[in-house]
Amino acid sequence: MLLKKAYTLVFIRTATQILLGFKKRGFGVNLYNGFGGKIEPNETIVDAALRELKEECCLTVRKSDLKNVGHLEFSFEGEPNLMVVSVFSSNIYEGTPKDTEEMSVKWFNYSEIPFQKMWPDDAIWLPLMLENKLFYGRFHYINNNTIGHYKVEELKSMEEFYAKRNLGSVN
Ligand SMILES: Nc1[nH]c(=O)nc2c1ncn2[C@H]1C[C@H](O)[C@@H](COP(=O)(O)OP(=O)(O)OP(=O)(O)O)O1
Repeated sequence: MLLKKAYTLVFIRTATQILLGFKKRGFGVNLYNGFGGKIEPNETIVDAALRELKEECCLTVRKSDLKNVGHLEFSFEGEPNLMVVSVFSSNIYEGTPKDTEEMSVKWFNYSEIPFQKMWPDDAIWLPLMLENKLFYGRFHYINNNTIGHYKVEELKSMEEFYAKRNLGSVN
């Protein structure tokens, strides 16, 4: 039985571009990713997503503008943890993205997303998000650079997916 640990991951997008942060420290260092982190005790998943977004790139998004678009699970060979990541996207935000202690921010055209400098799983599920599809992904890593096995599914509805798995909603 794997021990579940919950995380958030938020992507800010326009019709043609996505904002990514280059992680300067900690888990996923030297990789581009969306903004997110661990969910603190007594915090909803959405509250955690909005807090991490603000902390990591100084942007504010209203709860009603944050859309839950995916659910990812990661395990690592020889480790007892299952990393469970709620993925969100928004195209409405307030503020100007700024570099922080944790991230250097940069906009990328959809055709120029730096997959070679991202987690290897991103190349598999992120294109679904760019097509405005909902998704579930499960990845088992043999080491930090190598996926052993995985599965990715397109979902009809996040609510239906959570209900089927007896998981609560993200709010
Ligand atoms: N394989 C993977 N692919 C991906 O796209 N994102 C991943 C991933 N594995 C983890 N993530 C994301 C989830 C989350 O947004 C982030 C990891 O969160 P962190 O460890 O940075 O959490 P915190 O910011 O709370 O950490 P600290 O404040 O440094 O303790 O990386």
